[in-house]
Amino acid sequence: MTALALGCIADDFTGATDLANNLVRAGMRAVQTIGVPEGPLDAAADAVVVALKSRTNPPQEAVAQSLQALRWLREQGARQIYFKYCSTFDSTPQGNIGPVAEALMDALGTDFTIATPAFPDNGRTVFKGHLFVGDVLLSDSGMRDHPLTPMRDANLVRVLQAQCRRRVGLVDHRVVAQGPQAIRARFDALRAEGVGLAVVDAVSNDDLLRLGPALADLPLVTAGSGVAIGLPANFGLAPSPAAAVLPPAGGLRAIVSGSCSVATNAQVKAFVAAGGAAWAVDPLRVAAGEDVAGAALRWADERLAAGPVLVYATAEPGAVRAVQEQLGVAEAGALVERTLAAVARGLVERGVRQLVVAGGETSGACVQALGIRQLQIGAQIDPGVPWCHARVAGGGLHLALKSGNFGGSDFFTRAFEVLA
Ligand SMILES: Nc1ncnc2c1ncn2[C@@H]1O[C@H](COP(=O)(O)OP(=O)(O)OP(=O)(O)O)[C@@H](O)[C@H]1O
Ligand SMILES: O=C(O)[C@@H](O)C(=O)CO
Repeated sequence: MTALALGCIADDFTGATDLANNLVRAGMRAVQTIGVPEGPLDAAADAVVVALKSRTNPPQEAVAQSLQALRWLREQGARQIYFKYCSTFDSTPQGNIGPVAEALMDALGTDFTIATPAFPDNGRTVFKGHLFVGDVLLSDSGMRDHPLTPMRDANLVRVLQAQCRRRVGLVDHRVVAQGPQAIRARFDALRAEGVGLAVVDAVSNDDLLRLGPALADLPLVTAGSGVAIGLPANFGLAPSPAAAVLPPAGGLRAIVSGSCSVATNAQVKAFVAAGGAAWAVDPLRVAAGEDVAGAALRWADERLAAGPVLVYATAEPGAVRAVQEQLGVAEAGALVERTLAAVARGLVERGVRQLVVAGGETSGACVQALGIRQLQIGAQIDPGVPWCHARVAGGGLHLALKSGNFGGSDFFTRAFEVLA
């Protein structure tokens, strides 16, 4: 393997793919690993993204996992480290973004880093330290009522400060607009004031491209996936279709969806409205002991040859609440994830070689059930979602792991057109 430019640690699976996608688009060959590999990587790459499942873990656990990933990335010769979290910052005052960032700073012996979840391509912007989701402040967005990480304050300086020992400061939009030199000067000024982490404003990709060169000398960058678009140039890499080349696609096509986000509900509806073959998983039948995965697979057997089939548990909030009230939130989630993972495995055994999975937790369950350890990242379908390629029993598998909130309403049909 050639020398690794960027070593990345992502706090969830779909977020890791999102980051790798932006790196590939900016010219880096990127590989995503599922967890920390045991040995060296067996593929050529400029960037590796180690996908953890640490987003909602207590700080001590997230720190331990992240440090283990850091050790492995340094053994691979990574020249810069990137800690990726969610573009909606999913991290309450008890969250682990601050503790993980500071533990990585300590391990890398650095006294300064940045923090910005900005991802303008998906409507996440940071202005005066405040995070916007589309047109509204984070605290007025759906994230206000997120079941695990309710975000009630959009002021990221305040949110991050509540998690950090070091002082948190701000590089505001007027400085970013002046370009890399001004940004570097502001870094120096903040450092001199004793600031260890700086939230950086960015409302456009141009802002992120101005920020990129100013980050060249930082051992550690902490951010959403957006900041990645400005980094490959620091390593002499330019956008090139060659970075996104995957083996040719073939085989049967399917979609497994466990996300209940607004975006995924719209995608399921659009697929069904366009005449797509779709099977709804009823969690209560699973809870009653029925072999729902087996029934879904028998249904799919009749239809797979004709085109992509969709097996989904995706439901509107009222229906999800009703199931959760009967089964409990965690039990309902785990039971649906197990069912969809069994369906994904069965579909691949039946010859599916192009598979879309919707939802972060659902993707984690499916990837684990398929025994996938490593993904090569290919072309983008929609912002934040690329096609990937993995080795599975019986050959290669093209896989798209879609974050709940990402993708246009025609995602489930267009994904396969992009691959063709
Ligand atoms: N009908 C349903 N009733 C109850 N729980 C469900 C139902 N359908 C899916 N779930 C559960 O809801 C959770 C959805 O989480 P998941 O991370 O997969 O999607 P998401 O939150 O939309 O995606 P992301 O994390 O990428 O934003 C999973 O645990 C899934 O098993
Ligand atoms: O940054 C994002 O919004 C996504 O990559 C993500 O992390 C979803 O879980």
